[in-house]
Amino acid sequence: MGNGTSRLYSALAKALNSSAASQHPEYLVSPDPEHLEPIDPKELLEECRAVLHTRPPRFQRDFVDLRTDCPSSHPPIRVMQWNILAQALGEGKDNFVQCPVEALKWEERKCLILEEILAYQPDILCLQEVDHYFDTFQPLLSRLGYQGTFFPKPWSPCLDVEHNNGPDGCALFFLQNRFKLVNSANIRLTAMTLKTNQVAIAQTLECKESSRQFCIAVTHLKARTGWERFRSAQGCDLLQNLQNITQGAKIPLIVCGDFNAEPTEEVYKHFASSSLNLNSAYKLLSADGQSEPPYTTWKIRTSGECRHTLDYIWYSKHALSVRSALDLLTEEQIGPNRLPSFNYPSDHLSLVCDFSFNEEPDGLL
Ligand SMILES: NC(=O)C1=CN([C@@H]2O[C@H](COP(=O)(O)OP(=O)(O)OC[C@H]3O[C@@H](n4cnc5c(N)ncnc54)[C@H](OP(=O)(O)O)[C@@H]3O)[C@@H](O)[C@H]2O)C=CC1
Ligand SMILES: [Mg+2]
Repeated sequence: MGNGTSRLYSALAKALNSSAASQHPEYLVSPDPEHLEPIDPKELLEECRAVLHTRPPRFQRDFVDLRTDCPSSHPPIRVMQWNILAQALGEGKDNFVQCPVEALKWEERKCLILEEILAYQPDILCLQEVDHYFDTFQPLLSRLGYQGTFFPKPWSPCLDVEHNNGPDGCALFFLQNRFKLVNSANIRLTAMTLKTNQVAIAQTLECKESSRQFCIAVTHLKARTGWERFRSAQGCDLLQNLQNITQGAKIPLIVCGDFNAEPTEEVYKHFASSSLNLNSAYKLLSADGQSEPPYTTWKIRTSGECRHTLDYIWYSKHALSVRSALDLLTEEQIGPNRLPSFNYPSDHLSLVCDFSFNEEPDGLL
């Protein structure tokens, strides 16, 4: 066969395969919670790609090596922070005026989200705006070896949307072959002693290779302008809770979140100057190591274009090192209609970092 003919043949075979796979997906259609056999991540990725075969290709993002001189004998801990965009909010509340409604179809958007997770294979996954925990992420990710926890918002705005899939909330997943769960706390955040609609999950995990323990937390603070003092109070409450959890046990901390706050806001300053000695991992991507990225979310609403840095991965700067971080998408990749889009499922970018423990951390926390 000539080159042209063989290319045509292979394209046809691929198309037939993809449509066969998309018509008969094994894992993606109504994952059965009773069905607990492990899934090969490659097979799930193939299924996702088959469903997505009419979409443009995935954006290429590279890890930036940030290694310090202290090498670690243990494999790094890869952490992903991601506000995945609640399906009900994306379709019913967010008003992403430049995003075609077809780009938001759940059956395809869910595959873009899974593809992103499978592409980077985090050891720990910290998610916000999860409104498909029980029917999608818990059953699929548990078959990929993750143990998950979900804490819904008490009054999720998703519930106002017709045909919603339940409340949205924070979810935390970790790989069971790497960590043992020591302790788990679902925290309803307060602001000046008042209970609020925002939540966090904090878990103490023990690393199976090194027996080192650390605390991992995920949160999603109150959105919108005018709520800066409220967010600040929620941040203080979260810090207080984390102080109680970590200082008692003297263990390092990683906090992932959509803080809904730019670095100029008070809540950011509380975290940066806290006695927990935290640094924000994505600052390390800047030339001087002191500046946050120019954006972690970029969308167009009826009110105009919103480009903000709101998402962070905080870590105990003396006890942990960031070995690498996943670069953000460029403005060209994001495109003129911004996010979400046919290429990318959320208005927030995922942040992914590889951490390792520093030697002799006890005196350094
Ligand atoms: N029934 C009741 O008694 C109560 C009901 N509620 C419900 O909860 C809602 C508020 O909940 P709360 O947790 O405070 O919500 P938030 O103000 O924190 O926002 C909720 C979501 O809206 C998104 N969002 C942010 N800015 C905008 C925007 N300009 N337009 C559209 N969406 C936006 C946020 O996404 P992101 O973080 O990505 O920016 C966030 O996920 C109320 O509207 C009500 O529906 C709340 C309390 C009591
Ligand atoms: Mg949102």
